[in-house]
Amino acid sequence: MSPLLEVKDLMKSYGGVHAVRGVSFTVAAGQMLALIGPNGAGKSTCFNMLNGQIPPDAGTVRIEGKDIKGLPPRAVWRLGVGRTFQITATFASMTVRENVQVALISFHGLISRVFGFAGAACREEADALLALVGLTTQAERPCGELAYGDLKRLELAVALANQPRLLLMDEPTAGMAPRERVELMRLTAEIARAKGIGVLFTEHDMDVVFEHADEVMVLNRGQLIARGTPAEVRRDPQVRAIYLGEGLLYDARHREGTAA
Ligand SMILES: Nc1ncnc2c1ncn2[C@@H]1O[C@H](COP(=O)(O)OP(=O)(O)OP(=O)(O)O)[C@@H](O)[C@H]1O
Repeated sequence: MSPLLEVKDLMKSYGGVHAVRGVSFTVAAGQMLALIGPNGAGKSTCFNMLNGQIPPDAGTVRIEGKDIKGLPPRAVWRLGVGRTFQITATFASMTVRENVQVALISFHGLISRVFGFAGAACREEADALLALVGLTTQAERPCGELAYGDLKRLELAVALANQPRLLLMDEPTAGMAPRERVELMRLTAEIARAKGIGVLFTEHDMDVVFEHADEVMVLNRGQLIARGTPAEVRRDPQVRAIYLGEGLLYDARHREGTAA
């Protein structure tokens, strides 16, 4: 059986900058896989090639065996690749439920029939998604009033409306308080495992990575230098060298309760 996502020898340069150099990896259904690396390592460039936003110079991206070469982001989204961004993208003037309804209406191909019946369309389905992400009590509120953590939950519900097989999350916890981060990622992991969704996420917060990723990949200067369980990656000498002084080593000692 093909993996959910299979990336082979992906390359992208901007002028003389080799942003991504020969990156290959797979993501399995239900897996939480973190992609980490210092600023400028190539994480965003990788993500943008996975959902068809930018074409690779070379290499292939396959979703459940299907090559996405030449497909625009919308077609890749139709193949079941959802994405959440560092900055939440919701319609501030609409209610929480309406945001999810719009995503569902789009997914079900009902956009052309929206006018006149939007209030009822996909409402039960929207409520089921809101319950899943813990936003039932917020459903009637305008999005502009929501706390940031709740906006991120809403964004997750909107991404789930597309019934993604693979979810790309670009720094999902950026801008959130530490407790909210843990809660959002715990919720994401629960949903991913229950629904068999593969989740690939970038993240600068190492606590989030080590707590919630099944496996971690490390990108440095456009190349993957490590992949393994959080414990394996924490022990990797190359990774330790890259992250020296960025808190990784402290976190590892702290969690494992061992002396340096
Ligand atoms: N559109 C672009 N034009 C020119 N150079 C680019 C472009 N996008 C990215 N780069 C360069 O490619 C390299 C990789 O950038 P990328 O944004 O993918 O890294 P990143 O790991 O996501 O960084 P960060 O953690 O800071 O978001 C960097 O050197 C960056 O300056």
